[in-house]
Amino acid sequence: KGLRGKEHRRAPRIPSQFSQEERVAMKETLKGAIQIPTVSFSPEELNTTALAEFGEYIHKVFPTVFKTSFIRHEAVGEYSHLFTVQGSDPSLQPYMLLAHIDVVPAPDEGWDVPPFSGLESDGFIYGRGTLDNKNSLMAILQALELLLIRNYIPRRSFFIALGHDEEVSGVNGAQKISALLQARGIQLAFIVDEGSFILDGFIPNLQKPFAMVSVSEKGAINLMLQVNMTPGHSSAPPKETSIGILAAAVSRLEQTPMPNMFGGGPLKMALQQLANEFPFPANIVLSNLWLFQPLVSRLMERNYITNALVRTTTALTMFNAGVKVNVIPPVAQATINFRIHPAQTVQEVLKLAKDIVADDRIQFHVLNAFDPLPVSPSDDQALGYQLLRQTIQSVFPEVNIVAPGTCIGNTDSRHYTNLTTGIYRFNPIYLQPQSFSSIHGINEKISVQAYETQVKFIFEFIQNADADPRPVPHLHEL
Ligand SMILES: CCCCCCCC/C=C\CCCCCCCC(=O)N[C@@H](CCCCN)C(=O)O
Ligand SMILES: [Zn+2]
Ligand SMILES: [Zn+2]
Repeated sequence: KGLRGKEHRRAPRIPSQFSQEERVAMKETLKGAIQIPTVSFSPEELNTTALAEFGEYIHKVFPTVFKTSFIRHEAVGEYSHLFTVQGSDPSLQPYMLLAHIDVVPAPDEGWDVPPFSGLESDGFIYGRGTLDNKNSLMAILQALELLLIRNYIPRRSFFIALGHDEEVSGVNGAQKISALLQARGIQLAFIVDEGSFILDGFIPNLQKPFAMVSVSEKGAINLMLQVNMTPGHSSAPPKETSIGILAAAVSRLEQTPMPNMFGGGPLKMALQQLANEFPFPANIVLSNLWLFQPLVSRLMERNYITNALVRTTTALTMFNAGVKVNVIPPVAQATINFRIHPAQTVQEVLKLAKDIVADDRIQFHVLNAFDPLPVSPSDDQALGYQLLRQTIQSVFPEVNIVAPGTCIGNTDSRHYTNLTTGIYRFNPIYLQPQSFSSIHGINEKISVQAYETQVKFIFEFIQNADADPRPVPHLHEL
């Protein structure tokens, strides 16, 4: 399937083998990146000292990338970085690799080692950003550095875009890079960003890990609800206060899940592809979704991660009211973070939320919102998807299934829909539910071996993107 069965005229292939010295250097280089606390606290509060230091750090540790004549480096939005790697064959459409520099905050509490120590223990490197997303960033530059040292000259041009504010919006990083490339008239064959993994143990009864390449991404709404009431003395309270009215409203939202949308979006296709990996009778059930769709959609709701794949989720994330113990507060505010299923829109979710709240005293303020991202192609002709599949098969031969999925979080790639219709979110790393919880949580870590494999993956991916897929004549045509 896909690129298989086609002839590839390649530049001489460089084997993805690294010396012991290179392997030690690459893990130490990752540790150094983790030690720079590039934390985004809010769109207005980034650690700009650390972001500047990070720029100097990548200059220092990847000297060949910065001094190669066919690579142009630009700082964008002050702390983001754009690399333009000029390929030798201008007839090939360029692609782009994305990663981000910033990380979410990590207070020391609960961590086995300090989160910005980059300490190695039992074969793992610990720290904020080891999975999200300095692993990708460093692996991309590391793989390119190693290819350049081996005198590799890419045929297909590509870009590397490293955003500095992904965790808080991407407005000054990814959005500016996107505008810059658009102004230069660039159209990309595809983009690869973070957002999914080789998933291991997320689906009950599915013993074997499978690679999920996210071809879409959920939309989002940050909705602030506000109630204004007359303030007064707490010794003679009114029947209802702003706090009581708002608490009841947000509780109704929490207790009334958005509709189950199983069947819309890429999930159904993925489950059909996975059907034969399940033992009896799940294999029969998943092969006959025309009959068992209601059952499967209910089963998916049982677990909080798979539930996020079948519906728009409603998370109550902020609640503020009151200034003094004996004052009835005039204002109460709550913020709800909705993640929109690919089969719904911002307007549909807002209408549903208003119907659930059903209280005219509550004001709705949409802080920001965007629709789910378009579904990128995953057919045989989809170059980005097929290159990922091909590279997954060579680097992880034990992984039988590569399936399209939806990213439940948001990524910088959503700012690049003007440049391509092929946006793929995939990290070449095994992820178990426990490691999933460590992303934005505690004890985020990556094994040294997993990081080396990620470098190997990019090293091979860049070379695979340079292959020249030309259809070979079928035997009966000879
Ligand atoms: C049938 C298959 C079962 C699938 C199970 C899914 C497992 C989930 C796997 C991976 C999801 C990881 C998502 C990582 C990307 C998240 C990046 C992120 O944190 N983005 C932020 C951006 C915030 C932007 C400011 N508004 C976010 O989404 O909050
Ligand atoms: Zn991330
Ligand atoms: Zn993140």
